[in-house]
Amino acid sequence: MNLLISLTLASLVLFILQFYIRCIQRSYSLKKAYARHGCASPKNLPSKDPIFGLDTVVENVKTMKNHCRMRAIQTQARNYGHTFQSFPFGRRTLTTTSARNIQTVLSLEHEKFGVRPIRGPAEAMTGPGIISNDGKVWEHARAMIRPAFTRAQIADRELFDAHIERFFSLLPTDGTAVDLQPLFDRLILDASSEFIFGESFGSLLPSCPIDSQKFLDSFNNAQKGVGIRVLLGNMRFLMRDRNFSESCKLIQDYTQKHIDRALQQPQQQKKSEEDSAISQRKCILVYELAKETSDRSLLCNQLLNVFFAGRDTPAVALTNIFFLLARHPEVWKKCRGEIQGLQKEDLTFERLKSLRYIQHVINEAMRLYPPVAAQTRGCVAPAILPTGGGPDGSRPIHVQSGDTVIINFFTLHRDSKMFAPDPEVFRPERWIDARPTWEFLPFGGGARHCPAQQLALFWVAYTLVRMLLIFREIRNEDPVEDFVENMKLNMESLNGAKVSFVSV
Ligand code: HEM
Repeated sequence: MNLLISLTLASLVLFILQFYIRCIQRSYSLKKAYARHGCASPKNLPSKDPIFGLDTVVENVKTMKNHCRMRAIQTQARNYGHTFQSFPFGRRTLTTTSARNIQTVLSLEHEKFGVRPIRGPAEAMTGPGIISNDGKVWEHARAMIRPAFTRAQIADRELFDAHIERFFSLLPTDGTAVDLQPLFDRLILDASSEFIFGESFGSLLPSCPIDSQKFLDSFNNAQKGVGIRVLLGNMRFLMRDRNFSESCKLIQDYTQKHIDRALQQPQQQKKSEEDSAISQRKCILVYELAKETSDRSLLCNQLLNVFFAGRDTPAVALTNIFFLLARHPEVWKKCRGEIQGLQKEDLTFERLKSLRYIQHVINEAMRLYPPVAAQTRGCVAPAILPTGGGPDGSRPIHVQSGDTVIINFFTLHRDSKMFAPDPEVFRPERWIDARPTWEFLPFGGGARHCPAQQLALFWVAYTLVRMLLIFREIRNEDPVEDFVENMKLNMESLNGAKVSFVSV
C-alpha cells in the first residue's frame, strides 16, 4: 500500500516537473522566435488560473450550456482583439477571427496546421480518412472522393426528388404550425444515406427500417463518444466504455453490407456508365468508389468519413434559412417574385444558380448563422500568423507545435468593414455589391474546403424553391424572436424553425 502511495506521488511530481520544463522550453523558444521575426503575443483572456486554465474551461462550458458560446467569443474578440490567446488545460489556444490569419491557417501554411491532433479520436469510429487525418492519408482520401462529388452536383435531381416528395407529404398545407427542423433532418438523412450507401434510411417513411434505426442509434452514440474524447484531449485514454466500441463495430458492419452489394455488381457494369442503370441515373458514392478499388476496409472508411461530415449540415443550413425567412416575410415575397413562371421540372442545377436573389438569401443566412460556426486546428510545425500580436495587434504571432488555433466563422462573418453598415442585420440585398473572399467561409477555405459545397447548395436551393412554388406566405410561429444557438457538431437553432404556411 505504502509502495503504491509512493509511486503515485512520484508520478505526480514527475508530471508537474515535466509540465514546468515544457513551459520553460516553450517560453524560451517563443522569445527566440519573437526576436527573430518581430513577433509578439496576442492579448490574453484574463484568467485566475495561469497554469491549468481551469477557470477558462469552466467559462467555456458555461457559455456552451447557456447557448451563447458564439456570442461570448464575439464579445471577447471585441474586447481583446481579432486574435487572442487563452490556456484551457494549460494548452496555448489562439482564437482568431482575422481573415488574414485564417487564410494562413487554412491555405498558405495549411500543412503546419493539422486536424489529427484535434479529431484523432474520430478514427476509432470512422477509420482513417478525410475527416481525422492529415498528410498522405488525407490527400489520398480527398483525391478518391472528389470526382464523385463533381459528378453528383451535375447529376440528375432524381435521387433528391423522391425524398422531397415524401417530405411534402408530411408538411401541413392547411396553415397548421410546424417545426421544420426535424423534417429537414429526416429529408437530408434520407438523401445523404442514399447518396453515400446506395440505400436510403427511409426516415421519412411511416416506419424506419430496423437496420437503419440501429445504425443511426449506434452512430449517434459513437459520435457522442468521439466528442467526449476530443474534449478530454491527452487524457482520453481514461475513457474505456464497451458501448463505444460496440457502436463503432455495428456501424462498420452495416457499411460493409453496402460495400458487398456494390462489389458484387458485375465488373463490366461497374466500369461502363452506359450499362449501369444506377450510375446512369444517379451518382452513388459507394458505386463510384467501388469502380476504383475493391479494398473493403478502405471503402468502409471513406463512406463513414463522408457520412460523418455530411449527414446533417444541409439540414442545419435549411433550418437556419427558414428561421430567418419566417421573420422576414417580405423576403419570402421577393423570392416568389423571382420564381414566377417556373415549374418544378425547370429546376436544374444551372437554373437554380441563376436565381440571383434566392442565392443572395442563402448566402445571407449562411453568413449570419453558418452551420459550421468554428473549426479547430492543432499546430504541428512552427508557423507565423501575420497579424494580431502586440498591444495594438499589428505584429505577427509565433505559433508553436502543440498550440491550438480556433477559427471563428461566426464572428468573421460579422466583420464590421466588409459587411458595413449593418453586419448583424439579415439583408440579402447586400450581396448585390458584397464581394468577400476570406471574410465569408461557410464551406471553409483552402486545402480542406468542403468538397460537397455545390451538391449541398443544390439540395438547399432545390428544397427552398420547391417550397416557394407551393406556399404564398410564410409566418413565424415561434414566440422567441431571437436565434438561440445550440452548439453540437454544428451550430443549430435551439428552437428549430417553427412556421406556418399559406398555400398558393
Ligand atoms: C450546407 C451544407 C454544408 C456545409 C455548410 C459544410 C461545411 C463544411 C466546412 C466548413 C468544411 C471544412 C471543415 C474544415 O475546415 O476542417 C467541410 C468539410 C467537409 N465536408 Fe462539408 N458542408 C456541408 C455539406 C456537406 C455534405 C452534404 C457532405 C457530404 C455528403 C460534406 C462533406 C464534407 C467533407 C468530406 C469534408 C472534409 C474535407 C477535408 O477535410 O478535406 N459536406 N464542410
